[in-house]
Amino acid sequence: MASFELVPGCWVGGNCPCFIIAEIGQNHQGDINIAKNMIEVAKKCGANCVKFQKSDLNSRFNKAALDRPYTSHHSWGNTYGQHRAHLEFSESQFKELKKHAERHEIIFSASGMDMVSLRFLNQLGVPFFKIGSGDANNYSLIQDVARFGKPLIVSTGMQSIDTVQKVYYLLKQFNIKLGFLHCVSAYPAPPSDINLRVIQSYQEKFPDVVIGYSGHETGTDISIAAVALGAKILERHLTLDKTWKGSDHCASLDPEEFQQLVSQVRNVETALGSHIKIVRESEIACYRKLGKTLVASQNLQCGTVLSEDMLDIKVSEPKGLNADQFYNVIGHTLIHDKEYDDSIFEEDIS
Ligand SMILES: CC(=O)N[C@H](C=O)[C@@H](O)[C@H](O)[C@H](O)COP(=O)(O)O
Ligand SMILES: C=C(OP(=O)(O)O)C(=O)O
Repeated sequence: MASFELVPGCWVGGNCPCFIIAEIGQNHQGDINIAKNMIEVAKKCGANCVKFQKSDLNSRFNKAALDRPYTSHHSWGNTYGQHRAHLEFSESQFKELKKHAERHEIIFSASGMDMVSLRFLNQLGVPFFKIGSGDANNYSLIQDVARFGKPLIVSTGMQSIDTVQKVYYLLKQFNIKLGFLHCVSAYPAPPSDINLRVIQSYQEKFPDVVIGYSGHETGTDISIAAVALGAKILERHLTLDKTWKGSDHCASLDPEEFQQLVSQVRNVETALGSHIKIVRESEIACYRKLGKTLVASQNLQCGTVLSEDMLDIKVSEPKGLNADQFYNVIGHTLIHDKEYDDSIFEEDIS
């Protein structure tokens, strides 16, 4: 399974723990103090990374898209442009946020939604780039980002497998560290649309890519299942309050849920363990109490040649030969007398 060093000292993929990204996105309401608080909350929840979104509005949207009325109750302005401008942090605010994350010892990155933003993020020194689903078919932007030479995580919501495959072959030429996130871009995503098995398809089709999941469903269960299926990067939106204005809050996790997600992921990873089936130390107490062993099903005399009807398998005291020895002892001679229900030991058999 693919693995690489995403950030100095922090590996992803292979047998490494799942890299958990707290997507702050635009859930900061355009308020830098909320954003800083969210960085601290993400750290407390155990996330490995905080992620923001950066747009240069005139590069990302055309004029008509910026001018279109945005009357949703989630809107921060009359037009989509005004709405987005409210949610956008300036370059100096981004520098402040990155410093804040560094102070709180959590990895900082952002998805750049256009080349102007991505160039800025490169200068800012983000350790890896995230391409959001809206740009997963934007081959020219993806190539330009790849030229920066840093690890690249591409989310694949709203895309067909053909597009994802094209992105894969395109990026193969750049010899960069690569992650793909399965994603369904609906807020919240209905479980029936999520098709977590796509994670397995990606693992098969792109063996040299670290595969993860960017979830927009409610709750933590589906993301946990994604990890059980092998997602090695997990991104979820964090919110301080699901009832706040904004399209993403309802598909986000509040701090309590996020903390729970992290601990559930770590627990599931521990439980996934190894492929090797052995009896564990922790099972011995139960075996001693309820494990079944061989007993005589009737009074038996020394010299009896054992047949199936002479033996029973019971929870017995003291423990004799294991139940799995039943067929091995048939046909062997008993060398001690046994009464009904007596345990049969190895030393009772010739
Ligand atoms: C695809 C994509 O970029 N999705 C992002 C990441 O998940 C979202 O945060 C959007 O920016 C958000 O849902 C937009 O909502 P509105 O349009 O209400 O600001
Ligand atoms: C849109 C983004 O991500 P995703 O497609 O994973 O939701 C993003 O990172 O900005």
